[in-house]
Amino acid sequence: MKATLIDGKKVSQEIREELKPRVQNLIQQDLKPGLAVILVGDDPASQVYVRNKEKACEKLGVYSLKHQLPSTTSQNDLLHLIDELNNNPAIHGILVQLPLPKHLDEKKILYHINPLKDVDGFHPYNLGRLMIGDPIFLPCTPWGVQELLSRYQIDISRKHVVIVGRSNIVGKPLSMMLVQKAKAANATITICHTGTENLAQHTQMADILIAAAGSPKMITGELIREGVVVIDVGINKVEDKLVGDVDFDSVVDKASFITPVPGGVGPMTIAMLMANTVKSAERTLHG
Ligand SMILES: Nc1nc(=O)c2c([nH]1)NC[C@@H]1CN(c3ccc(C(=O)N[C@@H](CCC(=O)O)C(=O)O)cc3)C=[N+]21
Repeated sequence: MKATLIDGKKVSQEIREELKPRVQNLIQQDLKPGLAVILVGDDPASQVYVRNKEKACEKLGVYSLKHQLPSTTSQNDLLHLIDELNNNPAIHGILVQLPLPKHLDEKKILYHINPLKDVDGFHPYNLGRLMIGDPIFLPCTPWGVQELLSRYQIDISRKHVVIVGRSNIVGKPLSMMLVQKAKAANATITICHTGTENLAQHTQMADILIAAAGSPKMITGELIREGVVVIDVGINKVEDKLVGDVDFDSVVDKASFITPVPGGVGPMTIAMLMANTVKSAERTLHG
């Protein structure tokens, strides 16, 4: 078997096209969706991501406000900026780019964002709503993974999804999304992590394998079963090259579907961020 490539770049473009009439409709009602991005410090990778987010906003007609702060910014200054954005009616989404410099308390800062402007979906309020099956904002990367699967008409219901990685931004929320009794969900879930004994025994049981461990090329051909759908959430810089958590070359001939890195899940994250920002603006109309 030679896997079908899942084209995240193409799907992300489709999603952004679908958002355009919704943005136009809002603008006609004098409501331009607005996204504020806060970047603390000058990490070059973060600069690139933030630039891509700004470009996506521009193409869609979404207002984007960038706050580039020095790496020495104090916790209080950052909390005050978030207060200001929480109260700014032109801003519907607030994103604090992670990781933050280590003198800042990441939890305290993320918890300070108004949950109704939390387009990253990282606030405990939104994660709680997600867990009970009544979400407002879904975290962008897990939502992007779910969208990729449904747009390639890959059945999730009743399938065994094995997720490698238990992060708060991908593994854990994605497991909660796919286990719900809902469309593009209803799966049986296994979460593997650094404490898992005999990883291969679990991954070989997967109908859908999602690699979100942050460990370059760790998913090799021996870890998978013939015909599995492989979704690679990993973005690792190795010798100046972008590689996923999947060893693409040893997996591609066994899998039925596979996402490349780059051009897979990454672009979807930005598309879903745009979707959340538009949704947030729409919500201010309906109350
Ligand atoms: N508060 C917060 N929210 C985030 O959503 C967030 C964050 N912090 N910190 C960093 C990570 C990373 N992230 C990516 C988004 C898009 C691509 C993406 O579009 N990648 C392209 C390639 C881009 C390139 O060439 O470097 C691709 O995979 O094809 C990658 C990574 C969002 N993050």
